[in-house]
Amino acid sequence: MILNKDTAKKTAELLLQINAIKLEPENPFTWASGWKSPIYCDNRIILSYPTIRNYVREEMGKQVEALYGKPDVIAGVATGAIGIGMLVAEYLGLPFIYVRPEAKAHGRQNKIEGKLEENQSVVVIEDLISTGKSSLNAVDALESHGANIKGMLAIFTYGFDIATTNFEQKNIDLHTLSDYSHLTERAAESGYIKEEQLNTLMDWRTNPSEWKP
Ligand SMILES: O=P(O)(O)OC[C@H]1O[C@H](OP(=O)(O)OP(=O)(O)O)[C@H](O)[C@@H]1O
Ligand SMILES: O=C(O)c1cc(=O)[nH]c(=O)[nH]1
Repeated sequence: MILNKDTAKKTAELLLQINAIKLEPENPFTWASGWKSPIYCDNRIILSYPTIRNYVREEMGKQVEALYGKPDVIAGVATGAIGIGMLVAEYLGLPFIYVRPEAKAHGRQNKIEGKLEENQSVVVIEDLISTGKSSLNAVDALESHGANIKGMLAIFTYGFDIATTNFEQKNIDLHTLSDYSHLTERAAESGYIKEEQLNTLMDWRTNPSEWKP
């Protein structure tokens, strides 16, 4: 999943530096899946920091090219990966589209926004993988439109078994810049996460779908 350990460490450090990692065990976050969680990784904040978004742009751009060459199109999963996906497309000089969670109820009623032709090769950019459901929903839409999905690159994954299984079942290749183990290692080393919080996270990580504060 991780292509480069240095990038995984550096990305984790940058996420901590911009306070993209939020810990609220007493007032848990509700995730897209409905799971309650003491942690939230808000990659959207990356866009507010030009130097850091340039780092992510370049690392993702280079990794896409190393893994898949230049696809016909880069697709971002809305909304979290519209900005990030656009940066990657720009870095590679490629067309960009994005995929909504659901088709619009008005206008052209599109689920896929932008120009996508049948049999075009597509690399999907996602900001974060928890269960993988949102990302694979986008893949389904693209495949229904006749796209040939080369693979997916995300900034961060929690590395849950359920995501691995979901991606394997759909036969989609997934790589990420960083992951939960690199993040918690750097966070513990730097003191961003205190020992008590680390214990909560370890407890949560054993059974995240059932965790309660
Ligand atoms: O792997 P999953 O369990 O599907 O969860 C991860 C998804 O959740 C977040 O999106 P969110 O639904 O919060 O919407 P947003 O991108 O519009 O912020 C994130 O951007 C991923 O797309
Ligand atoms: O699963 C989610 O909804 C989710 C988790 C997380 O840490 N960050 C995020 O943006 N979404």
